[in-house]
Amino acid sequence: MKIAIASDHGGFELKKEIIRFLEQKDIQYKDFGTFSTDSVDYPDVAIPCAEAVARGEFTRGIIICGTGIGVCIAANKVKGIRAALCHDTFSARMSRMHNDANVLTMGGRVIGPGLATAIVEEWLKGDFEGGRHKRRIDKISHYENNEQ
Ligand SMILES: O=C(CO)[C@H](O)[C@H](O)[C@H](O)COP(=O)(O)O
Repeated sequence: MKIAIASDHGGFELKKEIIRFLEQKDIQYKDFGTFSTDSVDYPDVAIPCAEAVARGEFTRGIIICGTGIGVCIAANKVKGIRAALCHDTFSARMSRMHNDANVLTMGGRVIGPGLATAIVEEWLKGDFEGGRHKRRIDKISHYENNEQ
């Protein structure tokens, strides 16, 4: 498993905690920035990170901003990305089981490192169930690929 991770300034401190968790678990990652709390525009970090996941260079992505909303919107503009904003472990698990989410987004101004780490742990171990859920995400992919 190889994770692409990114944040804007609003998610920078939480990203550091998530990176610490990934390192403890010996999970490979690449940090797409930002690298300080200086203000940046979230699309500038979210889109390159999501594109790398969409190209298949990483298993999945984790992107953090102040609320998790801006980076979720930006990541979901990248073809092939199914980004899920999760601030609880149930949603994180379901985003994998039912939605095959390949990007997790969170808000560094919304939740603390304990809950965020639990969410990441749940999300990383979740497997897609396929079946009726595949039929549903296939419909999204067909729309995305102008096949309807
Ligand atoms: O894009 C966002 C909202 O969806 C993020 O939370 C940003 O981190 C936030 O908007 C940044 O706000 P700031 O006032 O420029 O720090």
